[in-house]
Amino acid sequence: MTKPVYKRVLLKLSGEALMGDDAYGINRATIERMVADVAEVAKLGVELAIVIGGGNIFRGVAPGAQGMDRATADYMGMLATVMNSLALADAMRQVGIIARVMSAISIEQVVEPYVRPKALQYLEEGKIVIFAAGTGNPFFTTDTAAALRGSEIGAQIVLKATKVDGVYSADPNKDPLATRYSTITFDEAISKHLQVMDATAFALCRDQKLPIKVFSIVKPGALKRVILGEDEGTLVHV
Ligand SMILES: Nc1ncnc2c1ncn2[C@@H]1O[C@H](COP(=O)(O)OP(=O)(O)O)[C@@H](O)[C@H]1O
Ligand SMILES: O=c1ccn([C@@H]2O[C@H](COP(=O)(O)OP(=O)(O)O)[C@@H](O)[C@H]2O)c(=O)[nH]1
Repeated sequence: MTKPVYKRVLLKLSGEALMGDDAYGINRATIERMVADVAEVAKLGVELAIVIGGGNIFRGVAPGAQGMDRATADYMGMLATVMNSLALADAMRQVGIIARVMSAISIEQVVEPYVRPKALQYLEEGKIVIFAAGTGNPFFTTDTAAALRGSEIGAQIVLKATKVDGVYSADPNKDPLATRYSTITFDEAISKHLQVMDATAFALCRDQKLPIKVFSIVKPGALKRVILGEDEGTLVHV
């Protein structure tokens, strides 16, 4: 079975995962491995849009941001996602993949602004679109940005590539007895307050009937297995 089960997907890449084993920042080997995974599925002809987080950079500045106004800190977080997006697009360029970064906040000398029809055009042309700066609003997360952009571009699924290999009954990093769901409904995930994604992202996807697949960004080949419809991670559905 080598045919993708999706035509267009929104891939959410963890910002925090980008730092690899470092304390913060972008780990070169990690970003190259992520790009190799993405290249493999792009070759299958899947239209890929990506939202990347910013936790890896924000960690490095967090001590200095203590006591800071929340909205200001969030704008810093959004700028961190712009840096990650640029790094990701450049790492893609180095392996011959054409990517376009579009930002939700306007910094036109650096990246082009998000314009939905333009994003759709890039996807149809087979380019990878990287959505930077989250939703452009403080008090949101890049998971919510993934839900929003995924809905806007008519993605068939949101793929959340994160540090854990699925949705668990409790945070597996804190509770060793937590068990993994192979599927779970949005209502269950929300009512059980499962923290793997924020409730805003879950609610938006539920309302748009946009399923989410949560899987490991660390496990080799996991993204490809998800794209091929193989048993991997946790499906969150209506
Ligand atoms: N019920 C749960 N199932 C899985 N992971 C959970 C759960 N509750 C909390 N988590 C935590 O959520 C984290 C993933 O979410 P998040 O911090 O938003 O990561 P990302 O960097 O991918 O955005 C996991 O590393 C895990 O520790
Ligand atoms: O629409 C958005 C998206 C992100 N952020 C900020 O950017 C940070 C980085 O994003 P996130 O934590 O989602 O990244 P990840 O967990 O994937 O590293 C967040 O903490 C927020 O401070 C925001 O304010 N609005």
